[in-house]
Amino acid sequence: MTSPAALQTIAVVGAGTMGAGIAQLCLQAGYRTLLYDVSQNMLLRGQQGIDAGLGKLVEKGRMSATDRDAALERLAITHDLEKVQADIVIEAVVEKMSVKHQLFIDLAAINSTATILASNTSTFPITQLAAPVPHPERVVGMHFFNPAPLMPLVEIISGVTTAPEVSERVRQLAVALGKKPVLAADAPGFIVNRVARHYYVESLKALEENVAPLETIDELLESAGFRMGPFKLMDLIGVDTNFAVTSSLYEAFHYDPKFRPNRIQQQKVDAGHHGRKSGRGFYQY
Ligand SMILES: NC(=O)c1ccc[n+]([C@@H]2O[C@H](COP(=O)([O-])OP(=O)(O)OC[C@H]3O[C@@H](n4cnc5c(N)ncnc54)[C@H](O)[C@@H]3O)[C@@H](O)[C@H]2O)c1
Repeated sequence: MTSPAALQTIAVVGAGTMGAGIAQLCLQAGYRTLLYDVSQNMLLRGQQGIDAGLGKLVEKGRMSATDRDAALERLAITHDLEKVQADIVIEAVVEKMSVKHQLFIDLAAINSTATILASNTSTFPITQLAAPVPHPERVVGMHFFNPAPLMPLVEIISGVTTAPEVSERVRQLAVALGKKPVLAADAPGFIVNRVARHYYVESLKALEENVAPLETIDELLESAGFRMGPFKLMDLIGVDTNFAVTSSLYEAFHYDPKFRPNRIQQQKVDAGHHGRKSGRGFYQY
């Protein structure tokens, strides 16, 4: 392994809600960043999102136009997985274990054994994720929060096989990105998603039982001090992603009913009402 200072190139795999935000953050911090997605459309949307995100910083006077242009010059996008070679790959694709496994196996074949493979998974134990990957000691959890350029916390998760120097390098990278890293145990959902799950699950149950309309539930929780009500937050996260996370935790906790996914949310996913990213979720955008 090279020293942390030698971490120079970052590849972000998955250009959706999280991948585009993470790539923006890396660019802002001065890293050469390669963004990859299987979908050409998502790749272009991701690039536009980064452009818009940096543009907002310029508008607000938080970044100069020159620095924005330099950041955009450090960005490369690709639709060709063979080109995804970097010192660290941060994976932010759909929350499906089989997809993440295949991707890491493919990335391991393309990259050197020193390349760190970090996952932004919300729920999957890193030990399970690393198991079929050649050189599993370089697989680590690096869990950002949405929106990635703004939220300060990053959970760093070591699996049983993760080398301590790998998690340390990732912790140092999080600091270099201006984040507050927190080391979390390799348990399903780590810390935040495990605890926060009930914010969504219980609110959906209240909606299902006609306790109150969703707008009222949101308003009440916001007036109680939460920055966003649960339904607005699910729309921001992605209703599909939030549903996948709940389903994964339900399974991981051996079908404990307190994590049971809700039919109302399932229907939203089936209808393609995935939240802000699709123009409609619990609210219309
Ligand atoms: N949305 C959130 O608030 C949030 C927060 C923290 C972590 N996460 C986690 O981040 C990951 C991504 O979530 P998201 O909300 O950005 O999802 P998203 O649906 O917005 O984007 C997922 C992207 O992955 C791409 N993709 C799918 N399969 C791929 C493959 N094999 N190779 C390359 N790209 C592929 C899709 O085309 C899509 O662009 C998930 O693991 C999720 O649990 C999400």
